[in-house]
Amino acid sequence: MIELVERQDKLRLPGVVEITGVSARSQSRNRPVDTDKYRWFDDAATLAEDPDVDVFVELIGGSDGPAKFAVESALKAGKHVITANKALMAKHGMALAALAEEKGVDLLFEAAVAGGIPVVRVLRDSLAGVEIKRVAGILNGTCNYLTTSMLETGRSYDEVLAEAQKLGYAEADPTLDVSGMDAAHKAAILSAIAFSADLDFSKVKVSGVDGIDLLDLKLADRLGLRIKLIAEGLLTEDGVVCRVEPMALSANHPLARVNGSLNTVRIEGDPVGAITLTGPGAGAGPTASAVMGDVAKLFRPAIRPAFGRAEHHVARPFVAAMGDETSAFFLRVRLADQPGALAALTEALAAEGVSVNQLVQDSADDSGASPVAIVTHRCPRSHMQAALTRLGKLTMLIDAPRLIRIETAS
Ligand SMILES: NC(=O)C1=CN([C@@H]2O[C@H](COP(=O)(O)OP(=O)(O)OC[C@H]3O[C@@H](n4cnc5c(N)ncnc54)[C@H](OP(=O)(O)O)[C@@H]3O)[C@@H](O)[C@H]2O)C=CC1
Ligand SMILES: N[C@@H](CCO)C(=O)O
Repeated sequence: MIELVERQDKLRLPGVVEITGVSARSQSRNRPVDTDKYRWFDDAATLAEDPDVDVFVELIGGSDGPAKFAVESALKAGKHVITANKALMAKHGMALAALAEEKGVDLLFEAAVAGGIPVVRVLRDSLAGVEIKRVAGILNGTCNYLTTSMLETGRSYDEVLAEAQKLGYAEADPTLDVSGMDAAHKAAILSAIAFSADLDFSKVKVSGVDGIDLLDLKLADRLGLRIKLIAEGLLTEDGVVCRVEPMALSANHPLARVNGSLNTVRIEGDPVGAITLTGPGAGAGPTASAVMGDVAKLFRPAIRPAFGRAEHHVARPFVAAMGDETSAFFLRVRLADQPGALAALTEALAAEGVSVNQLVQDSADDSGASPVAIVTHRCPRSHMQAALTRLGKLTMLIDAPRLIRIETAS
C-alpha cells in the first residue's frame, strides 16, 4: 500500500494522497518499504485519532483486539476507514457500519473479499439495480493454491501450505484459511451486501480442507473431479443461507479451471443473469490494489470527470497499435493440388525466416484446391508479412491466405 502511494504519479487517483503516519507492532522490523520517513505511532488508535488524519487504513487483522479498537477509534473521531479485515467485518461489520453512518463517514472494505477482484464495489454499486439470487465461488486463495498445487506438483499438504504462507497468501493464523473460516467471513460479507441481510455469522455453515491429502486429490482426479473449497450465499424463501464446504467439481466445470491463488465470484440475479469475476485472491499486490481503489472512492465530489482524468495525471498519447510484434501465427492457404505445391509454400516461409511448428493438409476438394493450415514458431510480424508477399507470387496459391496471430495463455 505504501509502495503504491509512493508511485501514485503512475496511478489514476482523483487527487493526491499523503501518508500522515504509520503504525505496526515493531518499528525496527525490516520492511520492503522504508517507513522511517513517516511519523511513527506506537499505538494504532492514536494514529487513527490524529487530527491530521482524514482516512485510517487498517491492515492489522483479527476480529477483535487492536484492529477493532483502532477502527472504532477512527470512526468515533469522524475519520473514514478502509479495512482489509474480513474477520472484523464478518463479526462486527453491522455495528461498525452503524457507527460510520452515525458519524457520517465511509467504511470501505474492498480488500476484505476476494483480494484484487473489485466485487464489493460491483455488488454494492454497479449491481444495485439487480435482484441478486445467489453469490458463489472460490473465496480463499490459500485453499485454492493448496488443492491446485498439491495435485500439480505431488507435494504434501504441509509443504504447500508452508509455501502459501511464504508467498503471503495465508492469514497470520493459517487455520483460518484451511478451516474454511476465512472464506466464510467473505461469503457472509458478500451475502449481507447482496441480499441486504443482517449479517449473522453464527448461522454460516463452515467446513474446510484442513488435512486434505494428496491421495484424495489424486483419486478424485482419476474420476475426472477437482476438489475445491466453494463458498455460497443463497436467497431462499426463509432468508439467506450461507455456507462454505469442499466440493468435488467435474473437471470441465468453470470453477474447476480457476486454479492457484485465483478467486472467482459468480453473481446471479434478475434481470442481468450471471456475471463472473475472476482474479488474484490473495497476496500483497492484489490487497494493496483493492485498498487503493477504496482510497480513490473517498475523493470528493461524487461527480467525477467522465473518463476519470484529473489534472495531476500523467497524460499519455495513443500510439499506433500494430508494431512489429513477435508472435506465433496461424496461416491458412489453399493450394492447387499439384506436385511441389507444399514444398513451395514452406520454402517461401523459410526464405523469410518463418519456421513451421505444425502443419495439416486436407485432401483436395472438387475444384482441386487443397487446404493447408500451419502454426508457425514465434517470429516478427514483418517476417510473416514478407513471407505472405512471397506466397502471393506463387502460381499454385488459389486465393488470399488467412493470417491470424496466436494468443498464448500467460
Ligand atoms: N495476506 C493477504 O493476502 C490478505 C490479507 N487481508 C487482510 O489484511 C490484514 C493483514 O493481513 P496480513 O498483511 O496478511 O497480516 P500480517 O500479519 O502479515 O500483517 C499485519 C500487520 O499489522 C501489524 N500489527 C500487528 N499488530 C498490530 C498492532 N497492535 N498495532 C499496529 N500494527 C499491528 C503488523 O506489524 P509488524 O509488521 O510489526 O508485525 C503487520 O505489519 C488481515 O485482516 C487480513 O485478513 C486481506 C486480503 C488479502
Ligand atoms: N488468506 C486469504 C487472504 C485474502 O483474503 C486467502 O488466502 O484468500
